Amino acid sequence: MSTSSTRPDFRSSGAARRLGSMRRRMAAAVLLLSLLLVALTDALHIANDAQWRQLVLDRHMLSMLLRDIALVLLLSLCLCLALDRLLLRPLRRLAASTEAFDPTRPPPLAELVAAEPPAAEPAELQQISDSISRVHQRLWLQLRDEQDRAAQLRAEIERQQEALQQARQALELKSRELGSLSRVDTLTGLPNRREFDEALRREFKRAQRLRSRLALAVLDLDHFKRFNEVHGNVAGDVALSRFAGLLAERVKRDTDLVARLGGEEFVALLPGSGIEEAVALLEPLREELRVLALPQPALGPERVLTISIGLAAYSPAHPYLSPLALLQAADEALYIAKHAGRDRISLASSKPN
Ligand SMILES: Nc1nc2c(ncn2[C@@H]2O[C@H](COP(=O)(O)OP(=O)(O)OP(=O)(O)O)[C@@H](O)[C@H]2O)c(=O)[nH]1
Repeated sequence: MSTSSTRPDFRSSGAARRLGSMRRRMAAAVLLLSLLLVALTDALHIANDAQWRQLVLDRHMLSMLLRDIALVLLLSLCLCLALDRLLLRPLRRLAASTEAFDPTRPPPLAELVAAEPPAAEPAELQQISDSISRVHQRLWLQLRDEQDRAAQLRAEIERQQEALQQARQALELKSRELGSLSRVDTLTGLPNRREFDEALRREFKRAQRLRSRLALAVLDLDHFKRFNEVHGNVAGDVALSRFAGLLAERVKRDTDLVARLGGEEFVALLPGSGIEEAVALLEPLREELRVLALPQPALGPERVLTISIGLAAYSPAHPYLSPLALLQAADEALYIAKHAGRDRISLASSKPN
C-alpha cells in the first residue's frame, strides 16, 4: 500500500511503538514457551531415570540439554523472523497508511483499483487494507460533494447579500427623495410650508429665550390671477420660479429662511432682524422684480408684475404671544398693502396681539 507525501514519521508514532513492543513480547513468549517445552520434556525424561542424582554429572545429558537449548533459540529466532515478515511488517505498513489517512486529500490512484494482494502478505491483511482504502475513497468523495455544495451556498449567499445591499441603497435614495419632497416646493425648489412652519416655531422660541428679534415678511405677487389668465399657467409658473430665484438670491444669510407658502405667496423669516433691517433687505426686491419686466396686463399696457409685502417683527419691546400671532400680523400687514394699492411694503401695527 502506498502512502501519501505527508506521511508522518512512522517510527516515532504510537502504532510503531505498539507494534515494536508486540514483536518483543512475541519473541519473549516464544522463547519462554520453547524453554518450558524443553524443560518439561527433559524433566519427564529425567523422572524416568532412577539415577537422577547422577544427572548433573552426566555429560551426555548436559550436552543434550545445551543442544536442545540452542535448537530452541534458533527455532525461536526463525519464528520471530517469519512472524515479523509475514505479520508485523504488513501490519506496520497498514498502520502507517492509516496514520497518514487524510480525508481532505484524494486517495492514491492505486487504492482506487482493486489490486491483487502481494504474494508475501496474508490475504486477511490485504482485505483490511482494501477496506480502509474504500472507506478513504468514500469519505473523500463525500467530502468533495460537501465542499461543492458549500461553495454553491457561499456563492448564493454572496449574490443575496449583493441584492440586499442594492435594495438598501435604492430604498435609502427613495426615502431621501421622499424626505426632501415633503419639505421642498417642487416648482421653485424653495422650502415648503411644512419646513417654514417648523422653522417659525423654532426661531420664535429662540427669540423668546434669547430676548432677540425676529422679522417675518409675507410676499404676494399682485394680480397674479390676471397674469395667469393672459399669459397662461406655464408662463405663470415661470414667473413664480423667477421671483423665487430673486428672493433666494436676496435673502441668503445662513440663519434666514425663504419659503413658498402656496400659490403666489412666499415668506421670508429673518432671525436677529428688526423691522428696519427687514425693510432695507426687502425693499430692493420690488425693484429687482420690476427689472424682470414680466408684463402685467391687469395694470394696463407696459405695466409689469409687482409684489406686495406685509412685515411684522418680534422683539422684547414688541413681543407676540405665539408664532401664529406673528404670522397673522404679517398677513394683516400684507392685506393692508394690497388694499393700499399693492406694490409696496406695509408694516404690522406696533401694538402686537
Ligand atoms: N401658474 C401658476 N399659478 C398659480 C399657482 N398657484 C396659484 N396660482 C394662481 O395664482 C392666482 C392667485 O390669484 P388670487 O388669489 O386671486 O390673487 P391675485 O390674482 O394675485 O390677486 P391679489 O393677490 O389680490 O393681488 C390664481 O389664479 C391661482 O390659480 C402655480 O403654482 N402656478
